[in-house]
Amino acid sequence: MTKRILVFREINDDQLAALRSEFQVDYLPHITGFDDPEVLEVLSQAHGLVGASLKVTPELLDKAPQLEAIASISVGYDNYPVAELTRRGILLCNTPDVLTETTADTGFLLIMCTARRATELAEMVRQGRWTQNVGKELFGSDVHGKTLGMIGMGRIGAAIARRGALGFNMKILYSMASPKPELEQSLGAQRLELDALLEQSDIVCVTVPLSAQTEKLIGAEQFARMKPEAIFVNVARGKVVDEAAMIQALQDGTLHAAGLDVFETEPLPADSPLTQMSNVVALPHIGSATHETRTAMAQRAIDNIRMALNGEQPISPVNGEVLAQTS
Ligand SMILES: NC(=O)C1=CN([C@@H]2O[C@H](COP(=O)(O)OP(=O)(O)OC[C@H]3O[C@@H](n4cnc5c(N)ncnc54)[C@H](OP(=O)(O)O)[C@@H]3O)[C@@H](O)[C@H]2O)C=CC1
Ligand SMILES: O=CC(=O)O
Repeated sequence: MTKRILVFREINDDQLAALRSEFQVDYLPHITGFDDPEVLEVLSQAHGLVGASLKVTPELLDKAPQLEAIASISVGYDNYPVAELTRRGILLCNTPDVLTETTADTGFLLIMCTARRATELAEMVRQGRWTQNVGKELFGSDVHGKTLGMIGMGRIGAAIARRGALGFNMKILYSMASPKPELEQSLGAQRLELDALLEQSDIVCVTVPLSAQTEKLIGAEQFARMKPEAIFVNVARGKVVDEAAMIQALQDGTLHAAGLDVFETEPLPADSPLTQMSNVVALPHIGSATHETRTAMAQRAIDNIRMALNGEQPISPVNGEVLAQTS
């Protein structure tokens, strides 16, 4: 029997053709949820899912009785009920490593744009409001030589820290991670408690996954601990931050500026105060969104689903316990 896969994120034509040579593929790259009756009909027949950014709930799994594996085109897997998938023997795979450097580039882009007020000043030029030399009220702050506090020091955190230490001569602090002796040696990174990191950093950058332990990790109390001139950058997940508290801190000056790729609700609602603040650089969740990296992520997901549905060990399983159950 040819197995059936629902692909719910855009992939390249050659990748789709390769999948179709082996599986029956329902290609619905633009769906925004699984509620539509036609989508539910496809889901009820699917052995595999390949996609990203849509919430998969236990209730939805009830409607997918054939499901054997999900290959997320993302490294973060907070959209999936991992314990429930494991309980049902459904394998979940993700795409670590292939997006690390691109997402770190985005993190550094946000650091640079926010510190140097690049989007605000570019907008001034674009609108024809550059009528005199830029005075000190529009100056930014240096990035080189400053202290960069990394909240989370995994693959992406370390890649941002490496850019900061080696490219910009920054002092690196880190928190919310196990000790990293190699990075302490190579980058001079120093591990601190979160409160101390917040108090000492000029730029604070969040790279921890969203989980029950990290939800709203950064709120009013944490913003109040930061230096008055500190910059806050989030390339992880919006819900790691108490967004209302961040907006309040930006409005009342407790927080100087923020560079954000991720938000509590995505797409960011047009009426969010964050869209109007000149001290906020907001990007539409594009951490990994380059041609090269999205192609590599899709390929990893395709390799994962092929292996999973053919009974082989996929490259990057999240719930490897399922493999142990079936082998
Ligand atoms: N903006 C975007 O487009 C993108 C966003 N992301 C986000 O970035 C996150 C990090 O990715 P990546 O660096 O590859 O992940 P890693 O697993 O390599 O790193 C996670 C880091 O967070 C630490 N951590 C702290 N608390 C927890 C916890 N409760 N559970 C798990 N880890 C914890 C880990 O500690 P330890 O070192 O001890 O393991 C580690 O240092 C993703 O989960 C995703 O949400 C990823 C890609 C693109
Ligand atoms: O947000 C993106 C991811 O890969 O996770």
